[in-house]
Amino acid sequence: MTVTAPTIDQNELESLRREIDALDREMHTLLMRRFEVTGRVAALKRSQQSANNWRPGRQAQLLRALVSRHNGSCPDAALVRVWQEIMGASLALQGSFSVGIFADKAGELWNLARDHFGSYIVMSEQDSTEALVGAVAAGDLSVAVVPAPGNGEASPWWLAITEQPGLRAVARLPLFDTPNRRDSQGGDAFALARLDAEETGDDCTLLAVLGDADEGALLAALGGEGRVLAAADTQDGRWRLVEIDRFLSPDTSLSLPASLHRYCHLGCYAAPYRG
Ligand SMILES: C=C(O[C@@H]1C=C(C(=O)O)C=C[C@H]1O)C(=O)O
Repeated sequence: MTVTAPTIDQNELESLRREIDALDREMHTLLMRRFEVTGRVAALKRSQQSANNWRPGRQAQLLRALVSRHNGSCPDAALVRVWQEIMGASLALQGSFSVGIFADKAGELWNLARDHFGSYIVMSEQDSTEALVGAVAAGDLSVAVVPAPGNGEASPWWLAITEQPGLRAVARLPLFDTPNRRDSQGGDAFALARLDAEETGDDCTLLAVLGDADEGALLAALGGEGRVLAAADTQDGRWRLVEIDRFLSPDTSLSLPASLHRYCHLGCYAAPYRG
């Protein structure tokens, strides 16, 4: 028995394709207009001599707004990816912008950075987080993408940035997770830059805290929901890296119990999208 494929209405197909072509032209016209406007933003910023034009908080707000008004069958991940490309290219056109990425074995951080900044940004790899921190502090890189820390690292980047005033964690990647990540179990990263904290309405704060208090007492002293991401024993004692689930301005002064001797504010950033 021969099976014949159902016939489709060729005329209707042609007409739908013409509709798509017309929509593409409209979308393209809007895209060119958007770049014309970001070009004007760039011209304004040039007169301000800003060293780093990236606004990670504004980008996160823009993406959240898009996702929350989104409807229909285009997947959120595809929508976000398109806008990340657009915003990355706008940023690249605003002046020199370069991202240095820690070279992990699987290349996962490179993928995270490219998803976040788009394919037009200048990216390079280095196999030392120390070198990356030094390069951003010296202004040789705009951003360093470093791995989410683990315990017992020889020279953790989060302790290195306690010595670098002005250098902060400004984004956590991925901001929006994508379904086809190579390693969905790990591979989270932080973006470090010399930028001021921007409040977005749903933020996290990263603190390094010195002292022996147990984890529960430590989190309670910081007055909120949070988690210890890593610990490191140094000559000064035990440092813990804590992420708390709210925006804590770098100017806030926390009063900590005696078991905690010192803390450093390491940055605020948009909370990864929780869906
Ligand atoms: C255009 C700007 O600069 C960058 C590009 C953005 C965009 O294309 O929407 C948003 C934030 C910035 O990272 C801006 O400052 O608004």
